[in-house]
Amino acid sequence: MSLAFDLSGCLSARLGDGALEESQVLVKAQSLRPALDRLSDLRSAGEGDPEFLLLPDRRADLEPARDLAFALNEACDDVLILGTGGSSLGGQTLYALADAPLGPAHPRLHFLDNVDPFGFERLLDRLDLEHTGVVAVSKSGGTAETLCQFAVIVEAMIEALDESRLASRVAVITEPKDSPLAALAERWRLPRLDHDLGVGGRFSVLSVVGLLPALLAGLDAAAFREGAAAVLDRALGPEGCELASPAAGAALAVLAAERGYSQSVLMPYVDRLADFGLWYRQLWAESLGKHGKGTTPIRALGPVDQHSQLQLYLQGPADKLFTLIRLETEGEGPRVAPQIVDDPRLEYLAGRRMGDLLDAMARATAETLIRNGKPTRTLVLERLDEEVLGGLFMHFMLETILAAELLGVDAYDQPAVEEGKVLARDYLAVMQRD
Ligand SMILES: O=P(O)(O)OC[C@H]1O[C@H](O)[C@H](O)[C@@H](O)[C@@H]1O
Repeated sequence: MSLAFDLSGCLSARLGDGALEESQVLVKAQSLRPALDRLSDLRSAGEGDPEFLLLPDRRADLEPARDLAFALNEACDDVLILGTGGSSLGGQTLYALADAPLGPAHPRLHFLDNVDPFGFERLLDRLDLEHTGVVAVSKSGGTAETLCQFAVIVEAMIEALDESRLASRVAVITEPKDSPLAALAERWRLPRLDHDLGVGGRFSVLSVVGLLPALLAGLDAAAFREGAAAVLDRALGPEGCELASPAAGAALAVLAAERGYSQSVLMPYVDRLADFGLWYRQLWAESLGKHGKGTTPIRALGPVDQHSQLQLYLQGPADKLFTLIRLETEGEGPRVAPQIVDDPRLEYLAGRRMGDLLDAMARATAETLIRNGKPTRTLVLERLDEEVLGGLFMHFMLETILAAELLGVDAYDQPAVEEGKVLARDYLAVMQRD
């Protein structure tokens, strides 16, 4: 399995003089060879940081996750996944692959990654808590939103079930260290899966953080890792600096940023990749947005956003680098019956499949962007399954850490997010309590 990114739409061969030369991207990508070799040594050694690179070759950690998923599947029609940011976005993206609603074999998953009382209470009112499970996910074990959700749900579950049965419905994923969430789990002896200490939240999708929801949804957890391993093999191997590689993708993003392309638009023409765009947005923003550096990731979806954003993309500021992802959908999907569209103005739709229109739209938008001088790379997927999505995750995580290497920033911390949390606690401290 390899991901054939086509960068030609970002280079002078298609965009004309003044645009990036292929050789510039390749030379920059080649400058990452020492970093790739370092990562390859780490993987062979099977230990060290970044630990997320070791996940594709792991399997043992999936067994306790399988056991937990099995227990919750047996008892629950609905499972709430509490958590935010990196503790939620990966799971949401994986779940998009599941043929939801999944029927009796698998519970419906609800990802609660925000604290709006309106939506939260409305969902709670609809749930049968007797047949509802909860998984609270927090690497730090101290995120206010997740703890607030957890406290409210636990109280409701105790009322509905009885305290002694809490452990049969509620579990946590958090780091194996002392934290408020770990202490709560200890208090009710709740099942607990360890969040890998060396894996950052936004890099945790291939850990139990992402794969427990996948297992709950009946997806093949190992296949995600196999796809990621295949991408890793190629990215760290002799082809690691070729034009379709993560190293070249990182080089392109950094060279483009130096030329004023400060926004990075990811636009899948695949509804099941809509949440992937949100996952990418956190990954790219939080990993690179430091010391005044980094580019702004924008999540778009095609073709729907052609009807809201394309005007800006084509005739607004020339500051965007585009990545369009599509599946081969020609000849697929429901057919437009000619007798329904017998109006001569609709002749172009007669006998067409919905997938034909989607395919034409995706290709036309990419071509239009390139013809208008907008650097656009494309990726065509033959299929979208666990393996391919696993590969996509790994490609973009590698591209991100290699871009951080080129920019000279630390891809793994996010110090700036703490200030607002402290201020929020100050505001809470002076608020009236019930
Ligand atoms: O997993 P947690 O520790 O609860 O953190 C959840 C999220 O919140 C933090 O504020 C960071 O911005 C994210 O990188 C992180 O993924």
